Amino acid sequence: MCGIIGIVGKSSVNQALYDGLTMLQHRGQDAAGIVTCENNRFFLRKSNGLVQNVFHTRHMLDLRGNVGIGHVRYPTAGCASTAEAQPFYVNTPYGIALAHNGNLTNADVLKKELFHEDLRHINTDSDSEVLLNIFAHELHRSGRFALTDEDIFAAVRGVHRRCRGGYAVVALIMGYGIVAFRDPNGIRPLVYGKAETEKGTEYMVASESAALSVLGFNLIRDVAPGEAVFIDIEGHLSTRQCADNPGYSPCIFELVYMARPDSIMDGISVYKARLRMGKALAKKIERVYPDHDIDVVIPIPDTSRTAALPLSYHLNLKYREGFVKNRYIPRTFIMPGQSQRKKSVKQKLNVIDLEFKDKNVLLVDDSIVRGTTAQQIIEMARQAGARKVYFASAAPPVRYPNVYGIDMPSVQELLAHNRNEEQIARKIGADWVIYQDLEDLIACARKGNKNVPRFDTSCFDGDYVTGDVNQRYLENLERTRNDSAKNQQMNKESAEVIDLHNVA
Ligand SMILES: O=P(O)(O)OC[C@H]1O[C@H](OP(=O)(O)OP(=O)(O)O)[C@H](O)[C@@H]1O
Ligand SMILES: NC(=O)CC[C@H](N)C(=O)O
Ligand SMILES: [Mg+2]
Repeated sequence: MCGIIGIVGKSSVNQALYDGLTMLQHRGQDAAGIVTCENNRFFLRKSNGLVQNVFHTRHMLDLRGNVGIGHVRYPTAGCASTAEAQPFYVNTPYGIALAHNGNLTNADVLKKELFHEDLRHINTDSDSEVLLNIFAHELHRSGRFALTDEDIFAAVRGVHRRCRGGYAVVALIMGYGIVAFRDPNGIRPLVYGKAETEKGTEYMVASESAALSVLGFNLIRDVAPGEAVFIDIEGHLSTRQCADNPGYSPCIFELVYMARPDSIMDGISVYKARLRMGKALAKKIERVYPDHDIDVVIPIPDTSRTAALPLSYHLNLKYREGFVKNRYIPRTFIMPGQSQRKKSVKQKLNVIDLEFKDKNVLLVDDSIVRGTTAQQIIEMARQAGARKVYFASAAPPVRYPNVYGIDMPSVQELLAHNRNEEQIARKIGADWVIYQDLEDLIACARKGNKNVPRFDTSCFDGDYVTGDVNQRYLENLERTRNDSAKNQQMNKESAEVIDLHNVA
């Protein structure tokens, strides 16, 4: 998952983009980048690392202008080289910089098409560079020196016709403004808002509404699936539906884990959805284990805390913070390699022994994906003297790869693949394990907005909303993006950035 942001302001936007990216840091920790423009020049700074490490004062001073876009990256395609950090840039037509959250499922085909038919060279393995060049090519079709809003919307229409998968995009077109759009199924999130200043109205687009509110922007609404929003450099906004048959199936994993609880996504409060997940899971525990002997409910920080509290309340059990999180260690699941993920769980979470000693504890997490966290946490709970350790997941078992922007490409790495609950419990060392039912999870999400007809639940049920994901695609993904393939790639990748001048 990545985070994207774009601002058309009335004064310098560098600091606001930086602050907005820190609000989206939980969506991508591997790389960060900002592009601004002023006087027909782009200014770019991007590199690997957290936002606070990528941008120093000298970079900030160089990021000049009232218009800009930004990105935090968590790779789902290509490699982790700085060459694939975003935004990406092409010089023709007009000069375009683009940032993308999501994953294209037909990137390989498009890359060939771009080379053979559109005569465009793609220099990395990133699907986002492909997306940028598709957009650029479609924009080029207008063949006009002076672009109109309609030309921009026509280019987005062209992107929808050619691209498959999940994508929320923000692009800066030199001399014109910012266009932001969302894939025709609305898999990846995107919102926009405005702020009134003494100098006039400023607009902002971002992956999550929390970034807007912190910067003083008021949320206007979500960008609709297939829709594009264009804000010209003067600050005029126009919107257009650019997909022929838009659907509406936002990714349910955003509500489970990815998004901040203080964000509103597709009209759904992430926080309230998680509270409902906790209550629904408590009801399932009552049904399945009416005579349980749980003494205390303990969340696994951070994300599960919102669900664990109503869960304990509903079961009339004590809620205790048995793990203390080191706030300086970032999220584990979105780290690049298994050894790093494994090491980080121990560094990140430490036990308060007295909450475990001689107790039957129910540990609650928002989800179990590879089982890295569960396995180690259960071991720690036992070492701290727990008598029995039960484990509850506020999401159903993750049994299928995600292909739309969350990096879980290898089915073999998923704990629940080919295992039932008993086998999972044995594998992670729990006395029993319980998962949320998928229909309950969907009900928890839908309660927030009845107008969302369907959610992308592919990692739980293998039903891919874009309809183009077949066994061959998944096998190829497994081969190219399992952990050891990624490790090999990391060892040989070069850090060269071949695009416009990057502020060093
Ligand atoms: O089964 P796994 O492969 O370990 O993945 C699932 C775990 O990873 C995430 O936590 P993470 O540490 O990334 O973030 P958090 O602090 O927001 O909970 C998630 O909340 C689970 O705890
Ligand atoms: N997680 C994401 O949204 C990743 C965006 C893009 N596919 C990349 O790998 O850079
Ligand atoms: Mg967690």
